[in-house]
Amino acid sequence: MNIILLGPPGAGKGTQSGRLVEQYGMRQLSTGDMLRAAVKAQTPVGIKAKAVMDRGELVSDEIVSELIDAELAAMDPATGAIFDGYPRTEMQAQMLDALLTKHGRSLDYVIELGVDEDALVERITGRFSCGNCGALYHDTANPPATPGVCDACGSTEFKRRPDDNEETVRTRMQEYRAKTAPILPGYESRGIVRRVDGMASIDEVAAAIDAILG
Ligand SMILES: Nc1ncnc2c1ncn2[C@@H]1O[C@H](COP(=O)(O)OP(=O)(O)O)[C@@H](O)[C@H]1O
Repeated sequence: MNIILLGPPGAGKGTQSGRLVEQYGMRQLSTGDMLRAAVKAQTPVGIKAKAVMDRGELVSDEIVSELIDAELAAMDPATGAIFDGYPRTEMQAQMLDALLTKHGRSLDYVIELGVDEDALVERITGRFSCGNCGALYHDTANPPATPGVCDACGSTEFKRRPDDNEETVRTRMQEYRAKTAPILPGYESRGIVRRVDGMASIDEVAAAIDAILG
């Protein structure tokens, strides 16, 4: 099973991917995570991408597609892929089709998480993660049970993404509307788009996705 999770920043793609990985042993291919790892490791790609990401703009189609290609090449063909944050442009959608063919895969579903923009800004500016295990939290929606201590691993180190400020979030939303939303009709004509209400609770969204995946 290979699926794309599509939706604006903050729609819950990362949260749902994490759950699908645990529940079904699928593999999350998040270009955002790959780019942040490259920035941290100060690779040539990371150095080039950092300023673009900090502005909330899109990194080049070639760079992200190469990252996806390398991950698919290293994966067991039997393991399902969740594309999270990729493709984000018409060109990336075409490149993904070519990559799937190259790696003997096909696309089962494009799951679109629908959300309200003002809620997204609140979600994103309030979110943070454990610096040790990556568990995701939110200031008001799901803070750690003991303030300052990670529920999952007990670490007391937390971090926020540098691009999770209101100004950058607005740019990321514009990029989504202008460049990413237009890839949906192509998938719609293939009959593989399924819509889920991303404003529902995490568990309700999870149940809706499970129903689609069967
Ligand atoms: N497929 C992609 N194409 C171009 N840029 C990307 C892509 N994936 C991630 N990026 C870059 O990384 C940033 C963070 O992406 P991501 O982690 O998916 O966050 P979000 O969906 O919350 O905006 C984006 O704003 C963009 O600069």
